[in-house]
Amino acid sequence: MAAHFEPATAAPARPKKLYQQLYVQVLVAIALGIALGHFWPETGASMKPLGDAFIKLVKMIIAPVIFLTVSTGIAGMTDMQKVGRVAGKAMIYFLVFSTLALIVGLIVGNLIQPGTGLHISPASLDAKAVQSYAAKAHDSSVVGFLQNIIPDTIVGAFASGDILQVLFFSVLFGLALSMVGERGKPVLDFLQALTSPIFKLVAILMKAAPIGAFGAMAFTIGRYGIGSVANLAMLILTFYLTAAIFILVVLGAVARYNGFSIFALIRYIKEEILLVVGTSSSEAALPSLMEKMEAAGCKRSVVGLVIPTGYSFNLDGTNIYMTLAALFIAQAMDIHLPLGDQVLLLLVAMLSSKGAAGITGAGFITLAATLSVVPAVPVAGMALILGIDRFMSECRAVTNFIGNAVATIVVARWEGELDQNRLHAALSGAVVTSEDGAPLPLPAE
Ligand SMILES: O=C(O)C[C@H](O)C(=O)O
Repeated sequence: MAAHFEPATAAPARPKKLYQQLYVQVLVAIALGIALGHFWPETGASMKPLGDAFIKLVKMIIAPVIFLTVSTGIAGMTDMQKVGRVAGKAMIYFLVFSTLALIVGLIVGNLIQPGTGLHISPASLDAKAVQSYAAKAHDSSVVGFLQNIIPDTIVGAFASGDILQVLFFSVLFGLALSMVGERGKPVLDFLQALTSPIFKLVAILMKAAPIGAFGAMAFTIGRYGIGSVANLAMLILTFYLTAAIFILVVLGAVARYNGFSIFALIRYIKEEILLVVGTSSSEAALPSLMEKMEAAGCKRSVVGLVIPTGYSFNLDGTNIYMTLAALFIAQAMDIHLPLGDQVLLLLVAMLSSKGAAGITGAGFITLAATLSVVPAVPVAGMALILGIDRFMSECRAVTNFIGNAVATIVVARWEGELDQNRLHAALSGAVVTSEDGAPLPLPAE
């Protein structure tokens, strides 16, 4: 499958009508889901299986996509030290920006004080409601997290679909494949050939995205109601605004510095962003993001290393949320948090956020993990924000998602593995296609 790309001036092949565009379909599906959930809450809530089924479809394909992308990407590299360099640079980027996100949450929480004046007494909180989250949180120690990256068995990694476990095996396999040289060529050819149908499958599955987004949205509104938003509007508003500013100003500046526009990037991945909004899960668009980043000129080896690790280590939305929500709980319960406690919160969150995931509600569990180590803010206070978590989850997921798209381009450029022409062609809407006209990534270089 020889890929080619058409210059920005070329007329797009087979232009789609508006209603045929996936992002329009997802947008309409989200609007219908909100309407159904609002006017017929019970019927809306019963749509949950549609959202769940779509997420399962995507999860089904995540492990093969990561394995094929990473193993063929690494096996095709001639400079093996590059693997370590890409991983190292990605980790530096993740550390800087996820810490920045935590600090932004702290600053905004102190400036706006969204919880001040609520005067919630601990006795009025239903501590039991958050017990199960706190229990899950206790399981996630740092050592346990690191050890869990090594799968018990290869099959187990694929069976559980654990992103880091699959990534771990894929990196090792890719390295081994490149070390055996010519003898490994038939395997490499086979894996490269397998990439086409797997990405084709991703494209087919994405056609069901409107159904998934509709079901998940109808459930969210039907179960939690738009009314539940009103009580905690200040926190929701503050979080959404902060996340928007983080994306447009902080990530926007990073993008600009690296020669592309954040708006153009957002336009390029708009279908995926809407899907993430609809399903409240950044993982729902992970395979598609990998495909699009490669089509936008980031080398496969970089895409394969940065995106899966970013889904565990670079969760900007989750990080902003954690410090902001912790401050909100303290303020609402009239607990004064001196600077020392806030610094402790930051340090603990820096570690605990690394175990978060791209599935809905993951940020809430991570917050429980953080607060269970920071004595000043009671975990029971999370009962206050449990009811609106689904709405926070959407914003966490979108911010995480865009953060990882930016990270991939930046690390690729940093490592000299970015085709700038291709990036600009893709971001300006020119078609990057395979010969059959389908939008597909370039084959492994
Ligand atoms: O999907 C994500 O990236 C985050 C998740 O939705 C969450 O609720 O924390």
